[in-house]
Amino acid sequence: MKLITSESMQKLEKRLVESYRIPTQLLMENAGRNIVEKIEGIGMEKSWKQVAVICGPGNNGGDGLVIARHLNLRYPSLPITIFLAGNPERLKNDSALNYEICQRIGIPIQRVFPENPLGFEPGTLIIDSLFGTGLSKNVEGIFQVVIDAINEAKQSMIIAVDVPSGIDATWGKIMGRAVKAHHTITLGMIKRGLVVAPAREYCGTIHLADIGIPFDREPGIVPQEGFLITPDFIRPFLPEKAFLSNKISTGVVMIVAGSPAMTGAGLLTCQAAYRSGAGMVIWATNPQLAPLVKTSIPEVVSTILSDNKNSFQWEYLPHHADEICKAILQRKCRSIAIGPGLGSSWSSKYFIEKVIEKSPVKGVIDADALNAIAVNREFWKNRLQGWILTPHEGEMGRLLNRSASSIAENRIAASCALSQYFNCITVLKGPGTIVVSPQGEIAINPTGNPNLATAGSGDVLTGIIASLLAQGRSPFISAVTGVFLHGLTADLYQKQSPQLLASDLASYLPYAIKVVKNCEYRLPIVDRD
Ligand SMILES: NC(=O)C1=CN([C@@H]2O[C@H](COP(=O)(O)OP(=O)(O)OC[C@H]3O[C@@H](n4cnc5c(N)ncnc54)[C@H](O)[C@@H]3O)[C@@H](O)[C@H]2O)[C@H](O)CC1
Ligand SMILES: [K+]
Repeated sequence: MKLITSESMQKLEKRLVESYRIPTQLLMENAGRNIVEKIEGIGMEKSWKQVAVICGPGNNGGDGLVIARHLNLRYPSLPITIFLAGNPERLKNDSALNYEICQRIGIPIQRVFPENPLGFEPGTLIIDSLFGTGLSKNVEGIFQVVIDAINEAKQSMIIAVDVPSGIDATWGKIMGRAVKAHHTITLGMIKRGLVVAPAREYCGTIHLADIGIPFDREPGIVPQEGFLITPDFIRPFLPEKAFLSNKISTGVVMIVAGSPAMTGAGLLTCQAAYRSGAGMVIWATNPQLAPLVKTSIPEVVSTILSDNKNSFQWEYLPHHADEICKAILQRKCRSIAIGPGLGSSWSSKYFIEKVIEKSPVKGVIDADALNAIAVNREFWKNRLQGWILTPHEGEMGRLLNRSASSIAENRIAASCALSQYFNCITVLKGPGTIVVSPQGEIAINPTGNPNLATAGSGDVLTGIIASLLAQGRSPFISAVTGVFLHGLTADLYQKQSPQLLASDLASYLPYAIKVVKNCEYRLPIVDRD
């Protein structure tokens, strides 16, 4: 499902208005009326004590004025008040016209002043029409006061018009302050910033309302600025074993993960790779772990790395990289996953770099392998073409030599920067995982929930993506399909149990695959009715 930035939405609207000759007044009317219909679908059956429509200085405020008029028409006994943040004399065009109509109809209008702060009674339906796609700077002064008052309302429902006010709808940033809505009814097309963190948390349930322009019939002119991953998109790329397949033709994955202190990381990665359809999973294990591998996952084939004759504690050494490269060729591996639980010693860093440099196949770089790359980032610049990097914000910060908090502020921009720098596919994990290619494709994942914040969950994702790669999917498609299935598994599991372990994720994965295959899953993020 295509996503759009604020800038493109405004340009597109202008172009379509010119080509279809639809007057902008009509668009605002459509927007307001269709939003009222969505509001009725959400909750007008509950008897609200009053409705507060908070209007700002631009066209988003204008939409609010139309909404107030239609609610007044449909619910004449419901007290509706328009709160205007801004000078009515400065309202322009369609907003000014709708202001005048509301005045003439006699809908109460109150101007909001700093010395007269807002407060809402419990049981108020609050319509947030302060700012939409035209927000151009941080929210301050009276606008900040209004947003705080909205967020402090108790036992009320907050519905944001187009965008929760204070959200940058292109990048998903919080511009100083933002409304925390229960529902966001967005107009025409889904704005990209709504579906990524941190903004995603402010949107509540996202609904799409049409405004009378056939956006989806204009594929050529709707810019590709990102897409939301949907079940329909990933369905053709799910694991599928052909009639004449064997374990090698299905896909062999090499897993380089785990160490004596972190064995589980390797086990989880291997398990996830099998559960997502790999024909054979090879685990490059050390001699100490080899017996354990046999008992924990009998299906895993191990390549036992050579013993470190002179050292007391076994550790990864650069010459082990050669052994792994040899095994990749011998076992006909089509992808590799490297990183989970390898440890952060200097010898393991050298070993990791050597594997990545020499490996005959490409794959997923995660966890300790990301940190090894980060230490030597200038060397790796532009050298990771075809590799998939799966950092969380902290790892991404190290890779870009920036703070994790600066990454969190603008996750899309950071992901694009990483893909550009290393020429790799980036998977920035976290709420609304982002997948970016060096060519600038941007995919946002709608599945997943906070239960995924558990040890080992990233190892499972690494195993899934490497497995899809081994099954012949392209790096970008493997990442996109992998993050969707990983999040969906957690969402489906949540219906059965409030607690999720990474091992549950790995075992439940085939169920998520089946649900998508059988078209039994609809995205809860957007309803299109
Ligand atoms: N896209 C469409 O097809 C339609 C969109 N509609 C609605 O219009 C808004 C966008 O309207 P616009 O006037 O461009 O922007 P805003 O209403 O969001 O606000 C602009 C307004 O606010 C001032 N401003 C911006 N940032 C700040 C700030 N931080 N502090 C103070 N003031 C600020 C700016 O100078 C302007 O005056 C879209 O979201 C839809 O809701 C149409 O109604 C239907 C068609
Ligand atoms: K708004």
